[in-house]
Amino acid sequence: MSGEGSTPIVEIDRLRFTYPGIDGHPPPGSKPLIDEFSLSINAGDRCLLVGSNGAGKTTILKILGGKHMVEPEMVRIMGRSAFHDTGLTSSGDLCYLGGEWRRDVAFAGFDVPIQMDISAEKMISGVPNVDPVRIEKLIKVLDIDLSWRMHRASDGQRRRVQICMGLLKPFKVLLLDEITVDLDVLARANLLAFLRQDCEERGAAIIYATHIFDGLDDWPSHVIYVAHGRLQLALPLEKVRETSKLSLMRTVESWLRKERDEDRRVRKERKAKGLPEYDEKIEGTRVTGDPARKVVQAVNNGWAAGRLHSTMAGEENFAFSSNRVLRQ
Ligand SMILES: Nc1ncnc2c1ncn2[C@@H]1O[C@H](COP(=O)(O)OP(=O)(O)OP(=O)(O)O)[C@@H](O)[C@H]1O
Repeated sequence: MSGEGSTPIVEIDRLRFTYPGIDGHPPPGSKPLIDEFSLSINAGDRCLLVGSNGAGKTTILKILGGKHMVEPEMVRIMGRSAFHDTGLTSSGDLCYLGGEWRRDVAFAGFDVPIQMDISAEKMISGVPNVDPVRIEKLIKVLDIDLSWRMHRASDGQRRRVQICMGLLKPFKVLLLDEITVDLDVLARANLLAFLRQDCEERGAAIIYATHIFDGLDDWPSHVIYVAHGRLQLALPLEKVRETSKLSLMRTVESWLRKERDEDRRVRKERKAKGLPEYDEKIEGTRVTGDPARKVVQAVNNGWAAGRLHSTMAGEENFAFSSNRVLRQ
């Protein structure tokens, strides 16, 4: 969403990604989950990332957050490779708050469970080198009682402490994967207002994936719509409004409805032709060629090994979209 003359803070150029199979490589013949995805985001943009369950939002955010490896030129954050340049995340310039982060939180350099017997104060003060004014502001915005014991706190209270810790460093690019689920209406509204102000004052950029549209009608500067791992739309909010008189939620709902109807139509056509309704899924556990990869039969379709657990065989390792797994 780059305007003329401005340098994008996030640049995605023909991004392509496939989750690895059991042998750490993309299953041979598999179709990329994310494909031909190009987008530029400027400092100060607040982008809402929308799409149906399984569209690829979490995967895209994780790639941008440097959690999955892709070719360095496919994703540039402040001109640097998100995966290869670890200084981006360690400095706090690039910050990802999402699924895994909901369970554990980096505390004083270690990953500690968020439910251990420790006070909110200790958790928050364990983050080194942060501006005391920012700490105070976040504690106020999230209405945190520093005496909360994390193992006895409610889900929402715990979440507030997590969010506070995640936002202590003044990020330049913030990737949010639905983190407000447990927050009450007031905490969510205050957080959204804080993020908006933070973006405007410091010229930071936010990409926020969510299905919860309460209080979001005026929040984003841009809306990004993803379906089946492909970019469908990336528009400034006012352009979205020009195309639809509906609320943002109803507008997105209409996009998703259209997408679903189109999917159903395609499946029906395939069925009528005697073809399987769904594309054949390539078994993630299938290994072809030499397991040591001296003989490689698979074509590397843009993927390269990343910081993730590979998909393993077995029922307990079924891969679902992040919502289905984490948002019970
Ligand atoms: N670790 C994994 N290994 C293999 N495939 C995966 C893995 N994680 C996700 N997927 C696949 O990627 C697809 C996209 O998942 P992703 O979590 O990115 O979707 P999403 O748009 O964030 O969905 P939701 O709205 O439900 O959170 C899923 O349908 C799933 O099949």
